[in-house]
Amino acid sequence: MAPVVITLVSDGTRCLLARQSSFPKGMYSALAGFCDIGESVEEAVRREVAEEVGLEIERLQYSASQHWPFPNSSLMIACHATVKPGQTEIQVNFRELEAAAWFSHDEVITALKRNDPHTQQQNGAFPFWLPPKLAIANQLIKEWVEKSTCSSLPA
Ligand SMILES: NC(=O)C1=CN([C@@H]2O[C@H](COP(=O)(O)OP(=O)(O)OC[C@H]3O[C@@H](n4cnc5c(N)ncnc54)[C@H](OP(=O)(O)O)[C@@H]3O)[C@@H](O)[C@H]2O)C=CC1
Repeated sequence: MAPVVITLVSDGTRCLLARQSSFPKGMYSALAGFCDIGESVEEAVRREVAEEVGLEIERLQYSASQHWPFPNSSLMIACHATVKPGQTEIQVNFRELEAAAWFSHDEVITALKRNDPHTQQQNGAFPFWLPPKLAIANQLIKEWVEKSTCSSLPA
């Protein structure tokens, strides 16, 4: 089983979500990546965030873990991370990601409530949506909303 870090990066008011070209249309998730041999979880998170979006982590907090069977067994190690408020400019690594962006609470709450993500909009675009409840990414995103708005979301 391979260890994978998955990190929800926040700047205090927004969270950073990204998508790979292999993701279903419109879906964004937290940043994920395999740990290298000899790395601690903290080192893997800092490296992955720097490699994928060019940001430096200021604070890191462990959240939870999950066995993820797709496509091969991984141990997902989920963390929240914050960057310094003045250092939020994203440099997307297009070899690894198709897109990455900061999202507000309101945008994230709307996406969490979305129950028809596969419906194409009139302009041809797909709506912004988030991984399903069974994915630890969903749990991380909900925790961030609850922590920063001091309110609880439906399970
Ligand atoms: N539960 C959740 O909420 C989420 C789970 N995930 C899971 O996390 C895992 C990692 O995500 P992500 O980085 O986006 O994955 P990718 O599947 O995009 O893999 C990234 C790269 O890692 C390499 N790789 C594949 N397997 C291993 C391994 N066992 N050890 C080291 N490197 C490997 C591959 O390189 P090469 O082609 O050279 O082998 C691949 O190009 C995936 O299994 C994904 O399903 C991701 C997001 C959310």
